[in-house]
Amino acid sequence: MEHSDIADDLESVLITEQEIRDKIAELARRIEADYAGERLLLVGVLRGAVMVMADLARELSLPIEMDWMAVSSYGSGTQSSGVVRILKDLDTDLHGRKVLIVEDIIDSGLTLSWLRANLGTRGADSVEICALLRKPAAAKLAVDVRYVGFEIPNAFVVGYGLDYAEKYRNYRDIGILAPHVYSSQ
Ligand SMILES: O=P(O)(O)OC[C@H]1O[C@H](OP(=O)(O)OP(=O)(O)O)[C@H](O)[C@@H]1O
Ligand SMILES: Nc1nc2[nH]cnc2c(=O)[nH]1
Ligand SMILES: [Mg+2]
Repeated sequence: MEHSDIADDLESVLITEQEIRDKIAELARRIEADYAGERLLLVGVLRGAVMVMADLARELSLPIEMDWMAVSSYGSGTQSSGVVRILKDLDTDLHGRKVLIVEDIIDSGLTLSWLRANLGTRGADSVEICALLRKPAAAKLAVDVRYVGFEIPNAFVVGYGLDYAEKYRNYRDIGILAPHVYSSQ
């Protein structure tokens, strides 16, 4: 698929590739300052966080390790089902580790509050969260998110890892999906 085809399915671009790059660099400087001298474990949440994880990891000048979890709370729709399932667990023992969960987006906050609680029982030294995007509903939650890239409005966004029915993850900007895409499904 050509990029122009993806762009036809967007109502508008919300965050450009360049803005994402600048924000990841800004987050990386904060993380480097906070974890200087530490052996950080980045935990990426498949599949949405793949792009953030790849770019953040390469931007960090710290010695990091990477592991992955796959959890699912959405299926192929745009509404949270309210049920979080582990589809793939970590391979790393968390005892004594400084863990940073890396996410693309916090919407209801359900995925991350569940994940933070789950990882919190595994003996880690600390479990913090870095999310590129956060929607208003989650900003009100008690989940303490140390690193947030952008506060965004309550719209369904795609691109830079974020999908709609598995499409648009490879779009370089982050955009709001056009209504005709939903109605044609
Ligand atoms: O704050 P919440 O309301 O829980 O929503 C956020 C989660 O939803 C999306 O993942 P999804 O479960 O759709 O799977 P994916 O990462 O494979 O796209 C997104 O990547 C976050 O992980
Ligand atoms: N692609 C995508 N996935 C989500 N999961 C929760 N919110 C969103 C969103 O706005 N876009
Ligand atoms: Mg996800």
